[in-house]
Amino acid sequence: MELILATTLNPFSTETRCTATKLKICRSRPTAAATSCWQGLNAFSSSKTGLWVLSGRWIAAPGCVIKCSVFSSESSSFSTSQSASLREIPGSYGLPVFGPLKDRLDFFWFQGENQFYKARMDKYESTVFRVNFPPFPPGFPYSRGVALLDQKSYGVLYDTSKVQKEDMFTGSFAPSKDFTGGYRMLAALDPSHEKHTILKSMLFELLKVNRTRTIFEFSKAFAETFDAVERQISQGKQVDFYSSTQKFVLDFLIRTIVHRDPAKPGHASLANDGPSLFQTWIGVQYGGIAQSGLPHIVEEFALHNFPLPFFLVKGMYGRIYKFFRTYATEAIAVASSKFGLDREEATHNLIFILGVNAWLGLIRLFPAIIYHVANGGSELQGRLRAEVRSSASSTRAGLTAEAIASMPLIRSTVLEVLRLSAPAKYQYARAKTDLIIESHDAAYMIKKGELLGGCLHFASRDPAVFDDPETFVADRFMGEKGKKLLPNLLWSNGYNHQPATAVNKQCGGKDLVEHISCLFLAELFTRYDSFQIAEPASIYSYPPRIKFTSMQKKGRFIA
Ligand code: HEM
Ligand SMILES: CC/C=C\C[C@@H](/C=C/C=C\CCCCCCCC(=O)O)OO
Repeated sequence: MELILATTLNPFSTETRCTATKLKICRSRPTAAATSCWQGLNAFSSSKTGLWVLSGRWIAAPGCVIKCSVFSSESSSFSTSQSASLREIPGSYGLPVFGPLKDRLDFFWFQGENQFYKARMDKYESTVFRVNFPPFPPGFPYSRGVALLDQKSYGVLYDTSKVQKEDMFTGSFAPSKDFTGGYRMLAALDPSHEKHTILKSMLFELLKVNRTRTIFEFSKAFAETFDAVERQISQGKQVDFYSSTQKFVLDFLIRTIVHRDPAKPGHASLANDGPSLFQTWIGVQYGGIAQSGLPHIVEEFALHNFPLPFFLVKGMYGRIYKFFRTYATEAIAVASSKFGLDREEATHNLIFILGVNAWLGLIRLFPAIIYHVANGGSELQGRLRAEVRSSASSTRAGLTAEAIASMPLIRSTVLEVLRLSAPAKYQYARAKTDLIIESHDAAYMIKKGELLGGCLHFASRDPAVFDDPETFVADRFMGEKGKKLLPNLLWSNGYNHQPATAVNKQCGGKDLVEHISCLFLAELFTRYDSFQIAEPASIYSYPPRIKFTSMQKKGRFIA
């Protein structure tokens, strides 16, 4: 008997309680027009109430309609009618060697990453399709999988009861552990792994014990950065903000968590080499998918062909490690004494959390904030300025956490940037078992072990969810209407209305990111009335092209 799986009535729970009005067990394949439905293999009914409890999956003929009121295990009730339609996953991996090679040329040369997925979504008329993901051959293993480009199918990536996340940080290719002291990092651990819970709890503790430093260190690094920006502008220069952001963010993160200025003289000092040391260590480690800023042909042959060996950056990483091992004594002591972590493992994880998880995300986010706010022109900048100055003055204590929390337009603007320009564009996972995923208009069967890859550029622009999805709307996340959209904001590898925890894979810095991004805008409009950037600007190129040309300080024009 061919098993036809239609849909899991309530994909958010493994048990669906359903008072079904129309259920029949079919012993043979129903006719195409049949309205009879096959029920889940594990279904049973309670004769008293006629309540059908389905654990597992419905089995229904295509076109079958199951009408029932469904009580999810979250005890919310809703009425639904499921028109079960199971679709073959469209798309192709192409011929061996030639298929992935063609996709590599499309992805890195002829189409670019966004058009690569858009072209296939249009061709297959589906937001779910088979594709070769990067990195590509010859030196990287085949990365065949299923792309998820809509809000509905994306959720499976977060359901670690259905998917596994070990070594999924960047998809099918995981760099050698040589780059991280021989350890698998937190971000590469499945949440079922005990070490995942320990390391994530360590991070939460470090953020908690250092929370009183956050605003001070951020504001200090902000002031240093924009003093330098103003100096350069007054010399008639345009200021590349992506470049100045790198030192700004690294100084903030390391001063806050390590309690040491990276450039402070000392035998283990990073001097002013921090950004370049981290960029090189990361770029070599993730070369297969890296954007390096090197000439394209050089990047293709030097980085995208084969995984590069750790020895190329051993000396650089050695400097980073020595700095953390020498100066991050309090953080390492917390990891060791409170969480029983080996000091070596804690140090390598601390480097990765601050250098990859935190730094790499923030140095992409802040330029994106500047880009979108600059494009909002004087109208948006005027509204943001008014909100910041009225909130800060009302607390009289300046930019406190309470003042920041009372700036709804600032927060909505940050969330809208995170929607349109999510710095971590891709999330990957592998199916733990055969499972059903659903897009807005069909259900698909995923076989155990298959790679799933979500692309936020499209899921965050899902027209089924967002009005005017391509447009930057600073107010989008304000008020009750904006609150209802939070579950559709996916930048942190989870739903924005839900917290990161030690047992899920949601970004461990989620709250910090939103807080300091609001603080960034608040500092900006406390210090300046407005600012301008050079045209053409771009955040989709690498490096992002965001150059300050002029700033208007309170009553003073800097140009
Ligand atoms: C704009 C900045 C950031 C963005 C866009 C971002 C986004 C993400 C995403 C998408 C993931 C999931 C990766 C995956 O498993 O597929 C993640 C994981 C993680 N992030 Fe962030 N993040 C940012 C900043 C930070 C900061 C500031 C910290 C720490 C202070 C941080 C710590 C982590 C950690 C530890 C993980 C791994 C979580 C786990 O495996 O359970 N991130 N982040
Ligand atoms: C781009 C990093 C954004 C946020 C950091 C976040 C999650 C990241 C997930 C994958 C990024 C993998 C690193 C890719 C490096 C590419 C090298 C380059 O192009 O510079 O964790 O918080």
